[in-house]
Amino acid sequence: MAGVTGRLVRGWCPRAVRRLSLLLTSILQCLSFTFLPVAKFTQPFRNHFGNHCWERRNLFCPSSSLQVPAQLHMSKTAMGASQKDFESAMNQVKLLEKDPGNEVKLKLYALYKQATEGPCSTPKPGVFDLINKAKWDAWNALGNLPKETARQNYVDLVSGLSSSSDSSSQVKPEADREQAGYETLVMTSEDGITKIMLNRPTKMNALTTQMYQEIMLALEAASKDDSTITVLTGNGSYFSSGNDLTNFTHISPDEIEEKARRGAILLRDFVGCFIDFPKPLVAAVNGPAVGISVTILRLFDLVYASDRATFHTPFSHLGQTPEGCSSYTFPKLMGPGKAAEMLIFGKKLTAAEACAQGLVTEVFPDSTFQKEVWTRLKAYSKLPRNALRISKQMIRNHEKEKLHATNAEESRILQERWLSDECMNAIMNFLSRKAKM
Ligand SMILES: CCCCCCCCCCC/C=C/C(=O)SCCNC(=O)CCNC(=O)[C@H](O)C(C)(C)COP(=O)(O)OP(=O)(O)OC[C@H]1O[C@@H](n2cnc3c(N)ncnc32)[C@H](O)[C@@H]1OP(=O)(O)O
Repeated sequence: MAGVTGRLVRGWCPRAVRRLSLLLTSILQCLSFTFLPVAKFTQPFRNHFGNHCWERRNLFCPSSSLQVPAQLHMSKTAMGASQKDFESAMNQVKLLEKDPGNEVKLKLYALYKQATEGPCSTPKPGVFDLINKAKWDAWNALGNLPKETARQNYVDLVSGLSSSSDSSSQVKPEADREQAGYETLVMTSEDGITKIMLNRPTKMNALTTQMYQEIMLALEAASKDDSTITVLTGNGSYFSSGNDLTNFTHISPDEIEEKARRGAILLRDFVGCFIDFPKPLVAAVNGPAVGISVTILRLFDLVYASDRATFHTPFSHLGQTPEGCSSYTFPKLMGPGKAAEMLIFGKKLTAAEACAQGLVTEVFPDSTFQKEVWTRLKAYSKLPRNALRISKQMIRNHEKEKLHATNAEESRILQERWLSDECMNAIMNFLSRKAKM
C-alpha cells in the first residue's frame, strides 16, 4: 500500500486516480451493453448477405491485448475494382463457408452501403436499437469516402476473406499462400506492391497496442517478401486518429509505471521498424491523420495525400510530447518555427499546407486519389527492385543513428509524461466526452 501511495504521490494525483477509476467503471458498465450474446446480431446480416453457415459471435470483440494473430493471409487484391469485380465480390460473400465475425460483417455492410448509396444520410437509430445503430455507426464512420473507393475496399476485404476460407480446401500458388494472421489490418500483395491497410474504420483506425504489434509483424513480413514497394494506408474515412486513447484505460494505479515502461518499449520498437525498413515505403494518406500517424510520415519515402487529409499533432493538448522522431525530422524539414506550430501548439495542417512544408510529396483530389496513386505506384513497382532498395538505404543511412537516438529519447520522455496529471486529465476529458454522449 505504501508503495502504491508513494507512486501516486510521485506520479498521479490520488483524487484524479479515483475520478478516473469511477469514470472507467461507468464506461465499462455502458460498454457491457455491447458485449451482448449474439443470436440477435447475426440474423440481420444474413438477410443482407444470404443464408450462410456462420457461427454466432459477439458483435464487438475486446481486442486490445498483445496477442500475436491466429491466422493471416496475403491475398491478391483488386486495386481499381470495377462494377463487375464488385458484383462478383458480392456473390463470393454468399459462398463464404466460415463466419467472418460480426466486426467484418459490419465492415462489409458499411462498404456495401457506401458503394451503392454513398455517404450515410439516414437518421441515426435510437440507442436501444442496437443492431441498426451498430450498422448505422459503421456506415456513418465512412464519412465522405467516395463510392469507388468503398467498392474497391469491399472487393479487397472479400478477396482476403475468400482466400482465407479457400485455404483449407485448395493448394494455392506460392505467391498466394497463407502466411500468418492479422485482426486489425488487411495485408495484400499484387503487382510487386504489398499493401498494409489499417482496418478499424469505425474507430478512425486508432492504434491499439495489438495494432502496433501487427503493423510491426506486417512490416517484417513485407521487408522479406518479393514485392518492390510497401504501402501503408487506412480503411474508411481516416488514415488514422493516432494512438488509441483507450490504451491508457483498464490500468490500476499500481500497474501504471510498468505499463508506461512497456508502452515506451513498444513505441521505440514500432518507430524503429520504420527507421530500419529496407524497401521503398509509401504512405497513401486517404483521410485525416492524427498524432503518431503524422509524425512517422517523415520516415516514409513518399507520402501521397488525398485533398481531404489533414495533419494534426495535438501532443500538448494531451499533456504529451512529440514522437516518431518528429522532434528532429520536423524542424529539419520545415524549420523550427513551423515545426513548433505543429508539435508544440498543435496547429492542424491541410494537405496543401503539409505539401508546402515538405511533409507530403503530392496531393490528389479525393475523387481520383485511389486511382491515381495506384497507377503511379504500379509503374514505380516495375523499376529495378535492387536499385530502388539500395538508393533508399543510401539516403536513409546518413541519419539512421541520429534517428534511433531521437526515437529512444522521445520514448523515454513520453514514458514520464504518461505518468503526469496533465496527461491523465487530458485522456479523462476525451473519455468523459464519450461517456456523456
Ligand atoms: C500507459 C501507457 C501505455 C500506452 C502505450 C502506447 C504506446 C504508443 C504511444 C504512441 C504515442 C502516440 C501519440 C498520439 O498518437 S497522440 C494522438 C492521439 N489521438 C487523438 O487525440 C485523437 C482522439 N480522437 C479524436 O479527437 C476524434 O475521435 C477524431 C477527431 C479523430 C474524430 O472525431 P469524430 O467526431 O469525427 O469521430 P468520433 O470521435 O465519434 O470517433 C468515432 C469513434 O472512434 C473513436 N476514436 C477515434 N479516435 C480515437 C482514439 N485516438 N482513441 C480512442 N478512440 C478513438 C471514438 O471514441 C469513437 O468511438 P465510439 O463510436 O465508440 O464513441
